[in-house]
Amino acid sequence: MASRPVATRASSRSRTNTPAPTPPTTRTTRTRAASKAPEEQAPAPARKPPSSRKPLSKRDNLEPPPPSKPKAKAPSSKALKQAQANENEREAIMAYLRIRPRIGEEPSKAPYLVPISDTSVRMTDPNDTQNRSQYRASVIQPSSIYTFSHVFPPETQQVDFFTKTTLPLVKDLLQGQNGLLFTYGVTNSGKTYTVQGGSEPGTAGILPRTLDVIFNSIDGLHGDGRYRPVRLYGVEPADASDSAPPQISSAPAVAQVLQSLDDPSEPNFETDPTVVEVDRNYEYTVWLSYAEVYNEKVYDLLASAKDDETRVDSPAPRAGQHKIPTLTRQALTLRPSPPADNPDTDITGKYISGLRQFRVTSAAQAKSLVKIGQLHRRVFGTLANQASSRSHGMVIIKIMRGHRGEKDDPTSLQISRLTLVDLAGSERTKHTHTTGDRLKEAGNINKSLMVLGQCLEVLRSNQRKLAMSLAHEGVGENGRMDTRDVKRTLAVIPFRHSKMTEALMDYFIGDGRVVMIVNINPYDTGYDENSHIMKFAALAREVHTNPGPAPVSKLPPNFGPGKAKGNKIKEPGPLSLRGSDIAPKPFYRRKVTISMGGTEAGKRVNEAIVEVVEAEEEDQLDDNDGEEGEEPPNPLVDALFEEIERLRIQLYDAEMRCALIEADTREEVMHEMEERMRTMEQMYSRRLMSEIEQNNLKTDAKIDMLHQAGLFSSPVKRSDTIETLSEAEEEDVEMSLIQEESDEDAVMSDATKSVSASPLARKDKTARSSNPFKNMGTHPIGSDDEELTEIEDSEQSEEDDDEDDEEGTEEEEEEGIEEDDDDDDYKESQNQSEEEDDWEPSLSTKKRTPAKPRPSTSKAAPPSTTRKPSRVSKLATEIDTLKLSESTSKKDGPPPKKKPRSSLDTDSEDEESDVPVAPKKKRQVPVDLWSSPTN
Ligand SMILES: Nc1ncnc2c1ncn2[C@@H]1O[C@H](COP(=O)(O)OP(=O)(O)OP(=O)(O)O)[C@@H](O)[C@H]1O
Repeated sequence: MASRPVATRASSRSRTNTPAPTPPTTRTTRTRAASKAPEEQAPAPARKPPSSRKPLSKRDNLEPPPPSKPKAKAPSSKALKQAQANENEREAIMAYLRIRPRIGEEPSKAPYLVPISDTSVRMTDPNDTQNRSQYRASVIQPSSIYTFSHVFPPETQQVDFFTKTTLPLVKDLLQGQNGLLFTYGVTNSGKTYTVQGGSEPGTAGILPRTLDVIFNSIDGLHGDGRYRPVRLYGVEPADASDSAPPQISSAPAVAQVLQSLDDPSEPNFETDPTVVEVDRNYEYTVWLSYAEVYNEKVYDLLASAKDDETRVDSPAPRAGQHKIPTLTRQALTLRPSPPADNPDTDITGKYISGLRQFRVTSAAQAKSLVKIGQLHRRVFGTLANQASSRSHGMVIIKIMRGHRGEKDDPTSLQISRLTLVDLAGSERTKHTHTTGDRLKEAGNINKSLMVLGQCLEVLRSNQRKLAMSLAHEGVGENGRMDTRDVKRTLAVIPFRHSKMTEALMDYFIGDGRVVMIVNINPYDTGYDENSHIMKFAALAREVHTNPGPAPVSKLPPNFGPGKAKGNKIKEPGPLSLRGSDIAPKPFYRRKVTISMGGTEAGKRVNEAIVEVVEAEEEDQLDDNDGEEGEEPPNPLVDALFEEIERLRIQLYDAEMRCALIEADTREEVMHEMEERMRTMEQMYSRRLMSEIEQNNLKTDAKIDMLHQAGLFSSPVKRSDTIETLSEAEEEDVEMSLIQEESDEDAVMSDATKSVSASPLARKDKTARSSNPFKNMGTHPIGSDDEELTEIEDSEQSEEDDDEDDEEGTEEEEEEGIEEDDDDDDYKESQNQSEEEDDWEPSLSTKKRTPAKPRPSTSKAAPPSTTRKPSRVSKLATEIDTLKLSESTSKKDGPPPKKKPRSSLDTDSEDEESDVPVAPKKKRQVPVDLWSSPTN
């Protein structure tokens, strides 16, 4: 086993303790006064002056620092130094992060949290797809970095984790200081594994290791157990019941199930050999308690289970049915620690009244008790098998030490406490669809965790206020700032709002170190929950506690066995349950299925059903309870508290509902957006396909026309029209046609949605490519779509002129034919247009010019560069001529039905309408692919 001793046993005879090394302080605030809530604590935060008799423990530097004198006009720098000195005594809560490894059959997706250094991690939202981040960017950061005191990666061994996080607390405990360690995380993140450990060798958790180290270290230094610790700081004479182990349920059904846990093959008591240095001038006794907070009630897990089959209110079994065993337990009360127990301070925490504590003399004995406590958690259904813990488990280890030289002096006894808390997993009601009792449990778990967060929040804010007031002491209105004024304005710390925080409050406002362990399963779906936990940890790191020594007990003068101040002390023996003959307290009844075994192959699953009856806590103790200093109950205050409680629960419910609704709404919006995006995508792809199809149809039609014109299929006709066309030239023609088609496709896919171009009418195409919007109206999106578009007559006429111009130029160039009359008309109109002041060339004209310089009317255009296109144009012209003659000859006959209108038609029409008109005169025409625009 990989464990290493931290220190060897010291045999020092020195009477002074070596204080534990103080970890570095990251933040500073005022001492204990800072954590004192106005409501929860008395106004004066400083310790009271020490009693006349100096206890032995004063040698351990227990003497509190002398109270600082009030200064009338302290210089701010001095005050600041003083404040800093006080602040240095305080220590920020340590927050450690432990990342759980991926286990077995869990999906092997990438973790959403990765360590980026020893102290920081990056968390990235696994659901944050590209789209989602666009919608959520302003709401939730897709990636965040969180900082901790230390980050433990998944491969961390239990022993290393214990050494770094818990061992300092164990050292403190043995040196007379209090400590609290709690694990926090969502369900299944590894909290119980961290505290209790696994079943494999070397996987013992921090609790069994703590017990090992304690007993290793005090070996040979055990006290005689004459006294026992009570409440938080009190001492009483012990009795025999302190060592009698609790009984687990004797109900046969339950016993049968539970016996499967007593598997001798299990490495139950694997031991950690670590030893820490302790003051060997002292004798030590170790006391152990185990409580749980379930459904906002505190129960003792080490109380002997009471099988209460005789309850009159138990339902009688039906014929043929076994009687379901009934187990009864009673909730315990939290009470303020009486000031008499610790007169040196006004800071009073609360203790669990009636919680049993057992004196343990060995680690094995202590572990057995812990095991019984675990069994009871199962029996009472709060630690369901294969599921999550439904309760907060608290193991309280008390060390009572007394100096050897003053063995018989109970006033020399010092009690220090270490509480290890395995918090229930923060529940995801939305994900787990919890209902009924489970929902109530989840609500209570979340409530106590929420209250813990609120307490830390208020503590932080109070501490900041006090630190500010100390830093600025002496610069108030009257020349001085009284911190007492500031204290009056401090917010109430809401410890009372949850049993869990109430039970732990003295660690936050009193003395002791606090360590928080955040467990996280980075493969879990609970990203949002985990980010809340990360923020919680960041908050905890800004709260400070005072790691001072625990107080020495102050016993009343007439202290004696079983007596305190003449009153009988309540025996903390086994929990006395009220029988059915006594007026029953309100109670809750529920059925619990205990299930054991079956996790490994071949292991039989044992199950038993028990009925659990949970009685309300007792309202008040007997008169002889010995509770000194507690205020008599005030009905009005109680009623107010009840009202506050009721309102708080309502608020909590409302917040829960809001959170659920918000989450649902977010999800709905997300889905709707996704759906819309998908629909748009489909619509666009449909349009694109339809355009491509139309283009193909048009191209086919054009090729058909060429065939019909005899350019490809009829060599005779071709020879008639173009006698000298060689094969290579024919290929050229085809290539240029294909080229033009592909150009046209490109134009089409470029959202110009223009389809009414003839591949032969190059000029038309050029005009279109120059001004793609001009032909938008001819887009054939469905034959039904007839759109209105604006056509500039000037452009139209200019195009017509262009055509004539080009044709004329080409013909002139190739065949030496003179320019026709149209060109003259064009020139005239061109000249006329240029003379007009307000004339502006149309976009198409402007753009076309650089693409293909117009030959204007020049007869000296360069022939070589336009040779091939000129041939094509020539062919087009010939086809035009042919078509015109054909249409003239068939003028009286019915028009061809199927043949689509081509640019040839357009050209011929353009030729007819080729009359220059005034530019900028616009008109709206219905544009249809198959109809020509009306003039
Ligand atoms: N560091 C680890 N290495 C190996 N296995 C682990 C580790 N941490 C947790 N596991 C395993 O993960 C599972 C869940 O752990 P565990 O029961 O401790 O979660 P939990 O946070 O206590 O859950 P809940 O709050 O529901 O009780 C257990 O099977 C445990 O053995």
